[in-house]
Amino acid sequence: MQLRNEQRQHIHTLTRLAEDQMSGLDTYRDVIRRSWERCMGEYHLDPTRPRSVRVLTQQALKEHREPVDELLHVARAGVDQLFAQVAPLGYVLLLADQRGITVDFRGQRDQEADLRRAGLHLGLDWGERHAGTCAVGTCLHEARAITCHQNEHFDATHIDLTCTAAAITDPQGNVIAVLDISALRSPRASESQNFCLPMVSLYARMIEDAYFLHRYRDSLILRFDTTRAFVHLNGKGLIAIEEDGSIIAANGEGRGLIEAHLQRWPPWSVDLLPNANQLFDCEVSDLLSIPYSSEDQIRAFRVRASEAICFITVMEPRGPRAYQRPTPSTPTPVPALDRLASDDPAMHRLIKLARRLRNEMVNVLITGETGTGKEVLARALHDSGSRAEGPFVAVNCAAIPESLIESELFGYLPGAFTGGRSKGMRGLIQQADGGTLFLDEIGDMPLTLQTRLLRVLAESEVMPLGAEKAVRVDIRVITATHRDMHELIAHGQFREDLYYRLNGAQLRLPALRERADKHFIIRSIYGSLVAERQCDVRLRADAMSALLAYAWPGNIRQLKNALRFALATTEGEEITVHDLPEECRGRVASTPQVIESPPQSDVCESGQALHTLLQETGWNISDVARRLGVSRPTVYRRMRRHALVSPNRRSIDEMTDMEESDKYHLDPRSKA
Ligand SMILES: Nc1ncnc2c1ncn2[C@@H]1O[C@H](COP(=O)(O)OP(=O)(O)OP(=O)(O)O)[C@@H](O)[C@H]1O
Repeated sequence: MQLRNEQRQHIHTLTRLAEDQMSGLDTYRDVIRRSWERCMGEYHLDPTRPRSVRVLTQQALKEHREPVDELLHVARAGVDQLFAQVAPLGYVLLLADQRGITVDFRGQRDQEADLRRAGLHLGLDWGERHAGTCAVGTCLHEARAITCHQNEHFDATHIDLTCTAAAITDPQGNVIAVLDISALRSPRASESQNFCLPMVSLYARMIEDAYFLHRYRDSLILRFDTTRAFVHLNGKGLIAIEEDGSIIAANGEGRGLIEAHLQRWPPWSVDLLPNANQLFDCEVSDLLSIPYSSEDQIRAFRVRASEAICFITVMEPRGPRAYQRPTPSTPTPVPALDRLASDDPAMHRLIKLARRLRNEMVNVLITGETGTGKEVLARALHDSGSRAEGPFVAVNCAAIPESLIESELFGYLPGAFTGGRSKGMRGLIQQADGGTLFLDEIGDMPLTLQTRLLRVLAESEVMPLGAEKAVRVDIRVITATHRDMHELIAHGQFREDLYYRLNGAQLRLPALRERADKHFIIRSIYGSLVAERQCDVRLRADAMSALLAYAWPGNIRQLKNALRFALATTEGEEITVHDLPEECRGRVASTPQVIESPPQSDVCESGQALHTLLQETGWNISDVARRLGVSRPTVYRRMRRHALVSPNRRSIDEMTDMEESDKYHLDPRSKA
């Protein structure tokens, strides 16, 4: 065979490798060098003797095609589509079996002779053992997608080719075929092939999934993705299950999920797979009822191993009687609770539990970061339960000065203490008689009062200051905190016995950033603000995208304030991303912002920054709270922590006595 200069040079390079002269070979990728070493060390291929292509007989080709016949049938549409895209660029397409034999081929007729000479045809052997380093053979060996560009090939007769291949696996994860596109000629720079790898990998995955769907067409299949909009269209994960949730098979993405689960919770026997309901932290019935429980037939679930949210749809088995449809159980609507959330797994669970608790005399502790809607939930529990006609009394334990909290909560008789009202006062506990007492920020309740509260709960009686006789009260207590109660107990700041009395059931509100139904929350808050302002302003998609992408450290309160700010300051008929407060705009180029406040975290940490903000706003606490995305009591708490006193007040106590008297209130709906 007459060799060209480049071919001789290539053989020289490989010979140096054979002689262990690695220097000068650094420009070659590891995956290629590893394959060259295999070719010489393991397969004993001689680089100085280029080999002619090996063509199988018709009979041998038939034997190779038979086992993959079903795959070839399913893959046809994908193969044709990919070829239609790459043919105009001069590429041919090969589908090789797990031994590297081309069992399907698409190429240009007018180049048939050249293609055949180069080995680009049906029934040719591209296994690494025979053809040396090449996209098909090396992809099979490494089980990963690969481009083999020109002189990365081992055999000198292949160094004009550029080839990219990706493996196709069966539902058990075994490589069953390789999809490849190759061109006889291409630019020298390997970067010219950068588009090939993602393209071939994408089609390989599409064929793999089509094959999976075909193989398990008689089973229930869960199709999932991390993006709701992609689930029906191109959901990445596929898991075939039995009606009891046991897993039959999964595609690559599904197997990744199962492996992550098994790594976290290793089974006692290696063959044991988790059930689908364990993977997604739900009941099997929740999965089976997806098609009937949501309009778009998709529901959000939490992946147990990663805590990530993923969106799932169920593909039903073919045939009219193959699958017993579950009778959809539609729970009685409880509007006050139902409107708090849409499709979020944690909220689904929370609302399910809240529905059960709403009519029970169980004390409920609501936990969650500040602004997640603890008070809104407490109110919804009250409104949806048998006590809805009774009063709902909300008390913010952090906002009432310590000197007042006792008299405010327990009430007092006339003359019980100097400075009290002459007629005495019915305490807030008594005011809640027949209804619900909501104690917000319970972790801030002084220890002495914890003891008295414990007595009220134990005996259902309250003893006003100065009274000799206790008064019977019928109250349901709901408490809330954003603090770690166990830590407070460990530090002796909260009574353990009181904690267990209050914590008859716990409802944990997720942070807004964790919620899968952010879109719903934004829409519903925006809708109510627009209705409140009686305006007709649209929320444009760029603003919605920025709101969805932002992390919301101040949770729903901060979101509401951001929307309020945008509605108040926009001059147009729609809210764009530029109308949002600067911190929520993401990376969008922004115009200067009217309000310039230090970042919230700085203000949390630094008394100086809080002081500056207070001065800037003329000591307007509501304004400061709005800018920071926190509640007014929180601002007061921080002021007390940093000993910041308004210039109009003489002392911290006086300031809090006067300013804070509006922080405990009978109707929390006014709370912003
Ligand atoms: N599901 C919801 N829909 C509409 N608005 C909500 C919802 N949840 C909370 N909000 C609004 O967010 C703000 C904060 O809610 P809320 O006061 O209940 O939070 P919180 O967790 O009690 O806050 P904090 O920890 O500061 O006491 C309020 O303006 C409330 O109206």
